[in-house]
Amino acid sequence: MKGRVFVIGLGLIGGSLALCIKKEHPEAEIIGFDINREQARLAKMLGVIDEIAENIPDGAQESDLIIISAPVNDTKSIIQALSKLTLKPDVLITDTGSTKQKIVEMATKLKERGITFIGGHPMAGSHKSGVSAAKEILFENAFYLLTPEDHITSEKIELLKAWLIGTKAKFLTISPQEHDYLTGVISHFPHIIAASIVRQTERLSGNENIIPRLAAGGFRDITRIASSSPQMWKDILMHNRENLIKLLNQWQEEMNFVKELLEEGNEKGILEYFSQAKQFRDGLPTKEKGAIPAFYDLFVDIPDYPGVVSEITGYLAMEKISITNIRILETREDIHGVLVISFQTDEDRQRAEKCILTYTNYTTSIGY
Ligand SMILES: NC(=O)C1=CN([C@@H]2O[C@H](COP(=O)(O)OP(=O)(O)OC[C@H]3O[C@@H](n4cnc5c(N)ncnc54)[C@H](O)[C@@H]3O)[C@@H](O)[C@H]2O)C=CC1
Ligand SMILES: O=C(O)C(=O)Cc1ccc(O)cc1
Repeated sequence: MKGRVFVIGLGLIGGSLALCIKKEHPEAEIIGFDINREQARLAKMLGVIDEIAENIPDGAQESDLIIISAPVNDTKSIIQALSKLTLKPDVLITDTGSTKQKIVEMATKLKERGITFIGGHPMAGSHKSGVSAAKEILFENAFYLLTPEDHITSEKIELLKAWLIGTKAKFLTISPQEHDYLTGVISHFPHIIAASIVRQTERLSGNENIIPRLAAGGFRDITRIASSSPQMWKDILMHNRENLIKLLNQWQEEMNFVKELLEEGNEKGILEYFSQAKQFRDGLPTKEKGAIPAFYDLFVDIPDYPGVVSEITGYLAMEKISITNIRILETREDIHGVLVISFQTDEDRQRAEKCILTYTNYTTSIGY
């Protein structure tokens, strides 16, 4: 497709979308704006955008597609600013914010001017921020939620999907209300819990300074999302307060239930509690990408001698398989250790397993 695309907010998500659009529509011209001029300069330098706009009016005026990819509170102000400009009459405006109700409400200002706004939320990302973390395959296989209001025609929705087809995401249309409830349950609420576990552990580390060292492995994994941008998550929580307050009340009941089981010494109840959780979790889809991205881990039993890690990464590099993370599990004082290599996709993990089995005698397994 040809046309002028204007991306406002050149961070992880805006940058990744710009890359997807450029790949699929090489003739499109991609203009970018970021209040942080360094980010904009970096985006241009990395080839994520073709040109930098001086300000929002300059970038927006002649654009066919405008993507707002700023924190949700800024997104509201940007919509307000756009509603005061003279734009192309058939311009399509969308956003990528993690919440939708307040943003879509603000977009009535665009509707009043006859401008099409379709709320969007690509449900994939990372705890990293900034354009340097942007990548074209970020949204592959992920859900991409769209929240068009009733007056938006299906032609406009299809046009937006056509622009975004390079994401290789699965589009799903829901209402802004449903959106905020669902993402509250599976994304926003888990963020609060992850942060709370980290805070409690930090507090307790004051008396026991061995705690941070012991927390290096599994603890780090289950609390990874607590390393996300505090600014971004502050805004998300403020936008989804009502749903989150209800979820926190339910969680407190859940914790009271566990506390009672412990107070009663109810072995059967505790077993049942974990069994039920295991059954539900084991049944979750493994091939789909959820809101909190999974990492595809491969476990490799390695002998404990110098150079073994570079040997393995060397084979993977030879086969052009990219890895997202690598670490050694601290095991017993054994002659063997376990190397955990994380990949972006299940396909990469399968290729890596084949590669390691071809070049080495090490045993591999896939974690759950
Ligand atoms: N990080 C993630 O994993 C995901 C984030 N989102 C949502 O996408 C949006 C963008 O998030 P990220 O790209 O992760 O954040 P980011 O922090 O990587 O990038 C946001 C960019 O917006 C810029 N910005 C802030 N206010 C601005 C304004 N008024 N005008 C122009 N630029 C402005 C910032 O300088 C920054 O470069 C947020 O609304 C977030 O909730 C959606 C899905 C996943
Ligand atoms: O880093 C993580 O694990 C995330 O939780 C990514 C994420 C962040 C915000 C979203 O709205 C959707 C996905």
